[in-house]
Amino acid sequence: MKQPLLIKLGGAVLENEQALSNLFTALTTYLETEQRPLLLVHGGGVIVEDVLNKMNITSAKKDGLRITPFDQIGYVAGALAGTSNKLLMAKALQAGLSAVGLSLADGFSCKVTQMDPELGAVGISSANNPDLINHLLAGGFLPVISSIAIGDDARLYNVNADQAAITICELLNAELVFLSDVDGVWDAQKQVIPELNTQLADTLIAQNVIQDGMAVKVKAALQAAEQLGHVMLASWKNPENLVSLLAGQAVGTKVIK
Ligand SMILES: Nc1ncnc2c1ncn2[C@@H]1O[C@H](COP(=O)(O)OP(=O)(O)O)[C@@H](O)[C@H]1O
Ligand SMILES: CC(=O)N[C@@H](CCC(=O)OP(=O)(O)O)C(=O)O
Repeated sequence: MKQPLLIKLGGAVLENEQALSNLFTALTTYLETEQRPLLLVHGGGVIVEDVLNKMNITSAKKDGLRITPFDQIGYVAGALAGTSNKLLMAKALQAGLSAVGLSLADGFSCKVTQMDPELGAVGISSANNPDLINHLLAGGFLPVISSIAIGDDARLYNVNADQAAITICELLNAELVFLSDVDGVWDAQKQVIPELNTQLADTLIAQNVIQDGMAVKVKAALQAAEQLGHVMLASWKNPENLVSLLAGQAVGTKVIK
């Protein structure tokens, strides 16, 4: 089997019907020419916000990670493993892709432990058993994976979707592309940085030029680049760029170790 391609989709795409359709059209075309195993790991922070707002719950983040009290995990799991996952499934199926909706727990794919008691039901995931996902890929299915996990304590955990993506990437040794709502990582002048290494990333994070969710994403990308050599970060707003991006052309930000 060829090296799988893992695309991590930021949740904001779920609020952009046209971008989502364009993305799945581009992916279908890519798969027709490349015939390569493909899987998606997705976020859905915007859907979580929406659900919590409707419940009159104000949600806070610490260092880009959502503080998730255990009595809110049901809403968060519903928003991520439910609504977000099924909205993406719907688009994938509509595009003719044989999608299968999963979470990190299915088939014991990933393990999770509590990250920090202050964050509540926030988990840190680790790779465990690739068999289920490999079976699906070998069968020509498209796994669509949410970042909800189940701990050894049988509790549900909310894992940041960028961190979930690198765990799945480690599990399968997949090539990794992060697609977000921005065209790459910006410098202080909001220009896309073509190539980002650990040293530059540390400096820009310390200067708050890279912050919030992007700081979490860049740290995850650097961790994955340790194993993979590089990780690409681009926008889901230009899915037609995906082919050039995968061919190594200058699109978005290339994160190297
Ligand atoms: N230096 C930066 N470059 C680009 N985006 C940044 C930067 N610092 C902070 N951001 C913010 O990070 C957001 C992307 O992170 P996040 O919302 O977590 O994405 P996703 O939902 O795709 O995982 C951007 O929309 C932007 O507002
Ligand atoms: C712990 C934590 O922060 N979990 C995230 C999971 C979803 C996510 O990461 O979504 P995006 O990729 O769309 O940002 C959250 O609750 O928002």
